[in-house]
Amino acid sequence: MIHISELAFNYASKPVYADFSLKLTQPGVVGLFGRNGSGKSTLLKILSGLLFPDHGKVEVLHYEPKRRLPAFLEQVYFVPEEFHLPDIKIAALQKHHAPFYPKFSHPDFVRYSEIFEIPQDKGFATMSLGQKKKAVIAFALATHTPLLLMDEPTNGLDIMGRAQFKQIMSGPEHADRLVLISTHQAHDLENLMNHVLFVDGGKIALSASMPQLQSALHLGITDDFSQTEGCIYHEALGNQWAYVAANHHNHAGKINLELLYKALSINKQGVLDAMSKNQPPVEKSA
Ligand SMILES: Nc1ncnc2c1ncn2[C@@H]1O[C@H](COP(=O)(O)OP(=O)(O)OP(=O)(O)O)[C@@H](O)[C@H]1O
Repeated sequence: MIHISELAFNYASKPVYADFSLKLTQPGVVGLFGRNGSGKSTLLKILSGLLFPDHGKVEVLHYEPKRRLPAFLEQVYFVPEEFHLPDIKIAALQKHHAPFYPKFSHPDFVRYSEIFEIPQDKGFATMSLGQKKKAVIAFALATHTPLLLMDEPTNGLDIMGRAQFKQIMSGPEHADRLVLISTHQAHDLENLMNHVLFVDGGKIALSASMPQLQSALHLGITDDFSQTEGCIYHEALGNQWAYVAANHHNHAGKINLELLYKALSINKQGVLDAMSKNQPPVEKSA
C-alpha cells in the first residue's frame, strides 16, 4: 500500500529525510512516532501529495502522490494537525465534500457525528476547536478511503472525545483500510495499533508489528531496583521502577508505547538488538 525507497526531502536548506525507506503492505492501524521536528507531519504530507520528494521513489496505492491524479486523491484522506474550515454546518460539509469520495457512507457520518456529539445547528466559526476536530475526523472516517492519514488526531479532544475516537476507530468497517496516525498521545491509541513506526534522524529507527514487539520485549514495573540491572531502559515511578528489557521468556506481554518511546530515545541500539535477536515468524510489515 505504501512503498518508499531512498526518499530525500529538504525544506530549503533544512534536510528532513535522506535515504528513507519504508514498506507497509497490510491494512491496519499504524502509529507513527518520533521526537518533535523529526519529520512526521512532513512524511504524511509527502504521502498525500502535498509535498514533493527531492529524490527517491514514493508509491502509495500504486500511484505517485506528487502527480495528484483524481483516481489517487479519491482514495486518500489526510487530517492535518491544523486546518481552516469555512463557516458552514456539518450537513453542508458532507454535501459539498462527500461527492469526491466514492465510498463515503452517509449513515456512518451521521453515526460518528452522534457519537462525537457534534452540534448540527452551528457553523464551524462558532464551534470549539475540539468540536471542529471531531467533525473533520467523523468526515475522514466516513470517507472509507483505503488510506487514511491523521496528524495528531486526538490533540484538542477531551477525555470523552478520546474515548469516542477509540470507540469509532475500533469499528469493523475500518478493518480493510490502512490508517497511519502520527501522535504523541501513544497511550490513547496503543490498544488499536497493529504496527508502530519510529522516525529518528531522517530514517526509520524501528518498524515493527505489535506481535514482534511483544515477542522481543518485556515491559514491566518492579519494587526491586536490582531487577532493572541489564535492562534496555528504566525509570523511577514513585517508589517503583518501570523498565524495558529483552524478553527472554517468550511470554507475549503488554507494550506500553510511551515507555518504549523513551527507551528508543535513550537507548535505540538496545531496543534494536533485542528486536533482532527475537523475531516471531509473523508478518514483516503492516
Ligand atoms: N514549512 C517549513 N519550512 C521549513 N522548515 C520546516 C517547515 N515545516 C517543517 N519544517 C522543519 O522540518 C522539520 C520536520 O518538521 P515536521 O513538522 O515534519 O516534524 P514533526 O515530527 O511532525 O514535529 P512535531 O512532533 O513537533 O509535530 C522540523 O525541523 C521543522 O522545523
